Amino acid sequence: MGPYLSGFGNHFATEAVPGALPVGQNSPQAVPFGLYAEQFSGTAFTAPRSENRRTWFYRLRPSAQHAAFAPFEAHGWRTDGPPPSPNRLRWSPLTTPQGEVDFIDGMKAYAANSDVETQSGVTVYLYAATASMTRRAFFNADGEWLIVPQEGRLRIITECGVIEAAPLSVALIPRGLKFRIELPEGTARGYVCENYGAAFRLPDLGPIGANGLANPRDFEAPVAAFEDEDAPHQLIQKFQGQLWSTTLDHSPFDVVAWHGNLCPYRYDLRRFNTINTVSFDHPDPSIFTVLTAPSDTPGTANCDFVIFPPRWMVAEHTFRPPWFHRNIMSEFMGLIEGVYDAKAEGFAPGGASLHNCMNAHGPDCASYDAGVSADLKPHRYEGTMAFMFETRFVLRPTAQALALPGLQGDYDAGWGGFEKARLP
Ligand SMILES: O=C(O)Cc1cc(O)ccc1O
Ligand SMILES: [Fe+2]
Repeated sequence: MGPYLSGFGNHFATEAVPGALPVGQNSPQAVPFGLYAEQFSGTAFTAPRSENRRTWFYRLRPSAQHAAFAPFEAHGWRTDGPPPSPNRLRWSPLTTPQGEVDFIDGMKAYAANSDVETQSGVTVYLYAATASMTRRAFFNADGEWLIVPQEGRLRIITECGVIEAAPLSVALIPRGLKFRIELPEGTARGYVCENYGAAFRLPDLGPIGANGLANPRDFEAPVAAFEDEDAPHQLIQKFQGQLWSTTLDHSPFDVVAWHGNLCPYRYDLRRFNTINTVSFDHPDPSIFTVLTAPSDTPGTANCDFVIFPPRWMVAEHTFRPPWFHRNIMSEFMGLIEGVYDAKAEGFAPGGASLHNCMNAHGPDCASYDAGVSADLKPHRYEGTMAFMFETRFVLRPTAQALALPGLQGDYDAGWGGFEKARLP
């Protein structure tokens, strides 16, 4: 697939038909070819320029041309559950569903701290799907999506064009943008972080300097591409926690040209410029932040997306795996491939774990023993990609996630066998 437009947050201009994009103004009296101009805004009109995100679409029909939406039931999207649990939880991977299950039907909400009304918090889903969405489109009025594929490539048809994201890449879909997900490999599995707060962006780099971590040019936006299809299409939206559906008599992917800085991206996690210690101890995992969605409190994210990529371990006289910790931030982790260095067993690719605010966790006994007895020569930690959605708000596991057969009943036992320290 390609080509793509390069650079996070750039102001792009792209047209699928030469001459479709108005020149020098957004809303000419007559748009070329009779296309309809539509502004799509992701921030308040008056947001500071550095925050402001909006795109102008030029499309075959105005989006406004639709009938009323009616409630649409999808059990997997439900976020209700018992009072939040402080317990450490871990799940084995989802199994491939039976029959034809598309991305919408294959979503399962695992944990939420959502307050969609006040535009803060996140919901974390896992998905397992066996079918492409056909004549079905979706948009999320509640938040943006960060999609983390774990198995199976995704072909994401959006109003801005098409992006493909395979495992070890992620896709970022703005709040409100219409999209459809196809599965070129027939099945797919992965994770979604639905962010209700300010949009994900690259973190500040402070003393790291002008380069490093995820570099802006490695984010790829689609070029304009459209469908001219006059056939019924279901359009589903998520609005204030509920799904709603209507039927259009045409494909909603009818944007012939667009310009602006509000668009989807893909990012290849292998391009992450991993930075870590070359002396002793390891920095806090914030050094591995790919994207951050800030809250109103500086430095305290609504959600950080953090990865644990392949890297050289060189720290001297240091316990190299993640240390024990009790943090104010709550942590939802997933594993794309390989083994995570704090968990010798039980944390499988496609699995998930939840460590909530102030609850103790860290290396399991086997990883601890390996860490203290390791020969500290430089060692390349290979073939691994874990990640964390780290959020300032406690994540409530959903009733449906707590009922999954993959919930591991013995997770606490991984920390059960530590010997007491011996004083002289
Ligand atoms: O819990 C985890 O495994 C993630 C993590 C890793 C680390 O090295 C330090 C803190 C932290 O939360
Ligand atoms: Fe942690």
